[in-house]
Amino acid sequence: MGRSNEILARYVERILDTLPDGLFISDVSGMTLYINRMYEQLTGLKQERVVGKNVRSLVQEGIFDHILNPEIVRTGKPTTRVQQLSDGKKLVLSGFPVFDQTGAICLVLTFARDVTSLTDLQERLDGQRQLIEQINDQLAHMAQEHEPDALVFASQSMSRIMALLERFAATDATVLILGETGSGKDVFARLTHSLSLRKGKVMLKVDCGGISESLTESELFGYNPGAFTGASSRGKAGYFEIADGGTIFLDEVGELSLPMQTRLLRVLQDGEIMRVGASSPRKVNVRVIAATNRNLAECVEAGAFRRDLYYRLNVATVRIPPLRERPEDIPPLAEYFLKQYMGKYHKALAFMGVTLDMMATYPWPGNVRELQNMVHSLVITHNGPLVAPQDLPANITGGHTGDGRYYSEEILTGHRPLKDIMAEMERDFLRKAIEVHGSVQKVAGLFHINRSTIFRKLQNGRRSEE
Ligand SMILES: Nc1ncnc2c1ncn2[C@@H]1O[C@H](COP(=O)(O)OP(=O)(O)OP(=O)(O)O)[C@@H](O)[C@H]1O
Repeated sequence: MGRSNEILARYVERILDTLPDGLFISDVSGMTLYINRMYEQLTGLKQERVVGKNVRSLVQEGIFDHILNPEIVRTGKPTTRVQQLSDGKKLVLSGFPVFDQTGAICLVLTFARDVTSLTDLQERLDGQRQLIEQINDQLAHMAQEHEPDALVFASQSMSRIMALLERFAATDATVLILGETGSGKDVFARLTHSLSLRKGKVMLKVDCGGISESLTESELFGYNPGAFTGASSRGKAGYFEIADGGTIFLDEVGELSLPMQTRLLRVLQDGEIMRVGASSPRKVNVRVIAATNRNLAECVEAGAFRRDLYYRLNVATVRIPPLRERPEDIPPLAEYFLKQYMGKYHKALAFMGVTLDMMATYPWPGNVRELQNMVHSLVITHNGPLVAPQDLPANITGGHTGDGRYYSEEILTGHRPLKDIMAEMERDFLRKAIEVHGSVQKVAGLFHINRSTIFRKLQNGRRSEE
């Protein structure tokens, strides 16, 4: 044992020099006893410069900004700290007390590790995370690429739109789809892509209204390494690059800020994008389909939308009519959604003809989406099998309030024109008649009035009731 100690003692300094970490040994008074070679390398300090000096005076000389020795001597516990050297280098210091046989602290060992290697690792981890994020992004976009939903319509206006879109789809031109919320712009955008030559390629939907203002540019066009604080060291591709070769669907394009509109114009004009922080543009081959429920022409007049961009977008334009302008589509759509949700909830229901007629007279301000949601909740709440008009929500049936209302205080005091009151009575009568006879067709025949006139009268009423 004695011989072993002797050998170890002889070589202890060389042994400590093989450590991969820097080692600084001080005594309880703070006197520096030893530094190993790695410590010299890390700090640029030489043995002769520090050994024999008190750690406190090394702080006073500005060599260290933090020292562990006094704290460890005081607490008797290991501790860790980051040390900033005068040359800016950062070291992680881990200090440990060494106790003598009596249990008193005799030495403090401080290991120093250069954190640049950790920073490297962190960067590599960040890079990996970035890569995973990009792959996830792409997977999410691929998940959007499901087959377009079945398109249901019976109206002439919609078959004309279908024919128009088929023609547009083949041209690779920018397509602008206008229409109220829920009218089916999304469905038609997917359809346009699936009918185009790019159908095997990615179709990426970007909700321009949903992208936060500050991130819009980098999300759409990507960024180069170091473009901004928090940017990945590898940069990131934007939506236009991800969609390269395919189609990008800019939903709610009317919500884009003016600076973003300028950048979008550049893509449309030159087929080029500029990553944030880049000095030269990149070519992209992307077909743009844009949609909005805003009146873009009015936005141009109001200065909220660039005129030149509007002209660029307004090349192949379709306007999806709101559902109230194509009541013929309402029954087949309602039947389609009913079937869909019956399958989902394992229920068997059927609309009475009169119920469908009643639905066709409602103006559906939320369009197809509202109809879909209504049928959805009906399937959940109704036990069936037949869905009668009174099973529909009151806002759709018009909520029959009884005839007494015409003799109410409000009406009899005469603040409303007789024409309005008569129109309201007429509507109530027509609704009642449809309910009793079970079909608009029958009511039209019985009362010598056109079917379309019945629809018009009922819908006028909806508008004025709103
Ligand atoms: N002709 C149609 N046939 C079958 N389903 C349709 C039809 N039109 C719309 N839908 C369905 O109605 C819902 C609303 O349509 P969509 O999301 O396309 O509307 P939108 O005009 O894009 O709405 P928003 O302006 O709010 O984005 C969707 O679930 C869609 O599948």
